[in-house]
Amino acid sequence: MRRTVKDFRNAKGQRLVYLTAYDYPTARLAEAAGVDAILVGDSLGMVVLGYPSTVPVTLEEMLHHTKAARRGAPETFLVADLPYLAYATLDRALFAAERLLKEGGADAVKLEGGEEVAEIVRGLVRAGVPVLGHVGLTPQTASQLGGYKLQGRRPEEAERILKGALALEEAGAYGVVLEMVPARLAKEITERLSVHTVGIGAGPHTDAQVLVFHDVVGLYGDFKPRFVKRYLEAGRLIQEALSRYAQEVREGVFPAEEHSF
Ligand SMILES: Nc1nc(=O)c2c([nH]1)NC[C@@H]1CN(c3ccc(C(=O)N[C@@H](CCC(=O)O)C(=O)O)cc3)CN21
Ligand SMILES: CC(C)C(=O)C(=O)O
Ligand SMILES: [Mg+2]
Repeated sequence: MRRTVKDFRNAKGQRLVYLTAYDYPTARLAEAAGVDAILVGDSLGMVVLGYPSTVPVTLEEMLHHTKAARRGAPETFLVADLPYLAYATLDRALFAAERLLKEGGADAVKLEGGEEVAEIVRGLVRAGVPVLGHVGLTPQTASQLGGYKLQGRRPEEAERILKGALALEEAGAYGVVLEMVPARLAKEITERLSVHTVGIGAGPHTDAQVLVFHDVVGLYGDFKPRFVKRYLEAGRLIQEALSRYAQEVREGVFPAEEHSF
């Protein structure tokens, strides 16, 4: 049975596993591996569409990938990112959430920001949309944060992130992603919140963890920031396999008799 947002609302202290998946085969693998939740992150813009950031990602692109991931993982709780500027007003946020939940089959949406988006979160939640918050490094507005850098090192910055997380909880978010913040700050926020925290580059004290699938298996070039652990060198393995395929075709080794009719 697919988990519901109620299970996640009550997930404080559980070590839940979130993993991104943007397509049918990956979502199938994630579900078979028993991850607790799939995130169709707007990181898909960088990882599978080749954009330089998550900024260009459209709602149509999010929908396309959300539908595919849902078909691959019908039994797994699925969160879809609202893309940049799709929640600039409550009307727009409701429109985007409606499409991702009804057409995409998502169980919840995620959006970036703290106090400045709390009223949007409140409006979504009031309308019945489960919302996951996201503070710390917020990639959609990374240019305003000086790039993809650790956030919350300075005390006043840490205070702003903590306040943001508390505002999201108060507005009804069922959980909050903490991205690229010091482990001590993530620990404090996790202790202060009654909803679960989901860490990425946030140390070991968050309730849950999330990583990008392609980072976990080594499929996004050489990208390996400190917070990533690679469990597989899939990029290398695939490239070697493709080289052998090309070589065998060129040498007339493949197809062989066993592949022929
Ligand atoms: N493949 C992928 N994985 C991600 O985790 C991810 C994306 N794409 N795209 C959207 C955002 C961007 N993210 C990023 C991108 C780069 C760094 C990075 O370069 N970090 C370095 C430097 C840290 C610093 O200078 O403070 C690191 O070692 O963590 C971190 C997060 C996280 N998200
Ligand atoms: C990195 C996670 C939290 C995300 O927002 C994404 O994959 O887009
Ligand atoms: Mg995202």
